[in-house]
Amino acid sequence: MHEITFAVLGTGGIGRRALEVSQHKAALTPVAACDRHGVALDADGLAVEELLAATEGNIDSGLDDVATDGGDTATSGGSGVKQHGTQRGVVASEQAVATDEPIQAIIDAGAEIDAVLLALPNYEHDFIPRTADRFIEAGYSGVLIDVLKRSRVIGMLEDRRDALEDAGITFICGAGATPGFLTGAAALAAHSFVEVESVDIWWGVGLKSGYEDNRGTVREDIAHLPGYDIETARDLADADIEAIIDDHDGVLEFEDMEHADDVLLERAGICDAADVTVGGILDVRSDEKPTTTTVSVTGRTFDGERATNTFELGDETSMEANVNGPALGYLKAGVRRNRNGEYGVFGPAELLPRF
Ligand SMILES: NC(=O)c1ccc[n+]([C@@H]2O[C@H](COP(=O)([O-])OP(=O)(O)OC[C@H]3O[C@@H](n4cnc5c(N)ncnc54)[C@H](O)[C@@H]3O)[C@@H](O)[C@H]2O)c1
Repeated sequence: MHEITFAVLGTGGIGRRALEVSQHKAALTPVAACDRHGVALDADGLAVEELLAATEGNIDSGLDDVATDGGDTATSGGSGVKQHGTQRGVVASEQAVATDEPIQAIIDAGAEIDAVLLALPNYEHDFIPRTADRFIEAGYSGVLIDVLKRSRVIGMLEDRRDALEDAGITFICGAGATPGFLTGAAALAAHSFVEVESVDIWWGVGLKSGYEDNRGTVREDIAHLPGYDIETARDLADADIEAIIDDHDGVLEFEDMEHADDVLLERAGICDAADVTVGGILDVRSDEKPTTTTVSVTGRTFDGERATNTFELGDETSMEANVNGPALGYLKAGVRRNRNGEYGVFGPAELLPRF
């Protein structure tokens, strides 16, 4: 495959690891990365080690200015920044410059970029769709790929299908672990069957690095707890988040989550969204998974048998590995489609054998 240049929007817990994992994948050159307050651009390829070292223990979670407008401030909420040293986030890298318009800087360099991975927090459901609008309006034609979680956002992207097609953009949505990797696993497992009864996704994540290094992930997961939603979770102070974690002794359990695996499997014709359930356990104080991540697909074969196919992740595999390996794999699949002139919106299950 020809070399692929790509950008990462958001260099938090996920985005930093995307840059790192890309060094282990063939044909991927990161040429741009930004966070809330800075951007690094180099058409010849970023020096990933320097950028990772500069942002180690120094993630700018962009939480200091609360979202009110449609611009780059849209993912803010809360109050904290994890900072060691005088510069916070990407700006601490010698390759970066400070800017209030980091996403715009990457849009402006779009002609040099084959694919853009959106590893941004989603404290507003339409933030990713609105970011897509900005790329469309600027005449970008390449791949956009996100690792968003919520089912309702897929419809917002679907509403933009025509505009994405006209622009020549291939948008890959929900391409992290769940949705993403596990949606793809379910889609493959379904192929034993002519009729799928249920898909049950049960995930376990151990995050010893805790809330500080994974602010977007943990805050958005808290929005799934009873009594919370994305608005209330967005407005929690960091101390409130720490208190919720303390109340649960570091272990948060989730049931019936709004994860887009459901609509993505329905879009691919595998089952009804209502037949998909997602839940899991997050341990913020241990790297060991509190439970094994398992996908169970129950269905009926053409010759009348009823069975359950299961797919398990090794307990040693980290959340970062299971988000970024698939995300970069789907990114490459997206670039192949884009170069073949296939534009529009694609979910992970649509990039596999069709049901
Ligand atoms: N699908 C999955 O399996 C999966 C798994 C884990 C995380 N995620 C998602 O990944 C996303 C990122 O999570 P995280 O833990 O890395 O978050 P984080 O808070 O650690 O990092 C977010 C990054 O985005 C940057 N940012 C925020 N607003 C910005 C803006 N307006 N412009 C430019 N940069 C901006 C921040 O500066 C920071 O670098 C979350 O939405 C999370 O839900 C998905």
